[in-house]
Amino acid sequence: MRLRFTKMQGLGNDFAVFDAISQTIDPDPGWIRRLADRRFGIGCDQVLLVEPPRLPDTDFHYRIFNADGSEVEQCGNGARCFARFVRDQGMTDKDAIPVGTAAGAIRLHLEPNGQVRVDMGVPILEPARIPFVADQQASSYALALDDEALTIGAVSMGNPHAVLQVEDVDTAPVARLGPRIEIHPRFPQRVNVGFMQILDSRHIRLRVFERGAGETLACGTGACAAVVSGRVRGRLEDRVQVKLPGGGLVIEWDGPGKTLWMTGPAESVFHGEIDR
Ligand SMILES: N[C@@H](CCC[C@H](N)C(=O)O)C(=O)O
Repeated sequence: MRLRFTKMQGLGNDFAVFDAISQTIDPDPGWIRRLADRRFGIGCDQVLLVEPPRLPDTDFHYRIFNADGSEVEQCGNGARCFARFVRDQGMTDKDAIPVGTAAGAIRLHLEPNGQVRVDMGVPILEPARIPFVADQQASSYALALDDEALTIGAVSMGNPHAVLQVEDVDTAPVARLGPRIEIHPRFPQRVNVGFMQILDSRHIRLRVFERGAGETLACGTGACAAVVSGRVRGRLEDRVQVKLPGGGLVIEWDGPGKTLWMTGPAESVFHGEIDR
């Protein structure tokens, strides 16, 4: 069987995107790992599937798989690529597209300037819902890692994030701490790990070690979680520019209980077919 796909990227976070409405796709973890492999497959951080709607008042269902084969709840850069894909493939003519994910419904807006603006929903701060093991909700938590004592923020954007504040992202210990925090027992579903440098109350720099994919050039939900963490600690304002290694995002959030907006680019790189 031969399957059509589009290779896409949002700030260098790259995806293999499949129309699973006109094609029959059984996404078993071994197949996802082979697709994501940068030498033996297409090569990507995540695989995205466009499926028929499952939730009321949505037009599509959006499934996300990390390069390690695990299925996850949410992906911000992927959401923007999803919007561009369904429009470019003629699967919708709408500018505002309601989409279901494993974490609930989100709304994708194609802007006249080519950017995609996404209503990412209300960030989750309650530890049990992240999930994160803690006695009570706080704006920051002490996390013991072997002989190191770290301070983290914990946020879910549908998927779990730990956020560490660092002096300089260029020298942050992403490769050393990322994989160890990812599997910390206080995050029972593993966690994405963000390293945030606050430049001023409206500008941050960020690197993210992603659960199931390693460090990527950008993580959309990671950018959202970093801004939420910085804002609940009183360090950031309601509109923040986030500079990631692959480029910039704008995050807007009015505070706890409010929906969060993410705006940024999404591009197709090439179209192809792959044998299954
Ligand atoms: N790159 C993504 C997030 C993808 C999923 C993440 N690795 C997880 O396991 O939750 C983004 O742009 O948000």
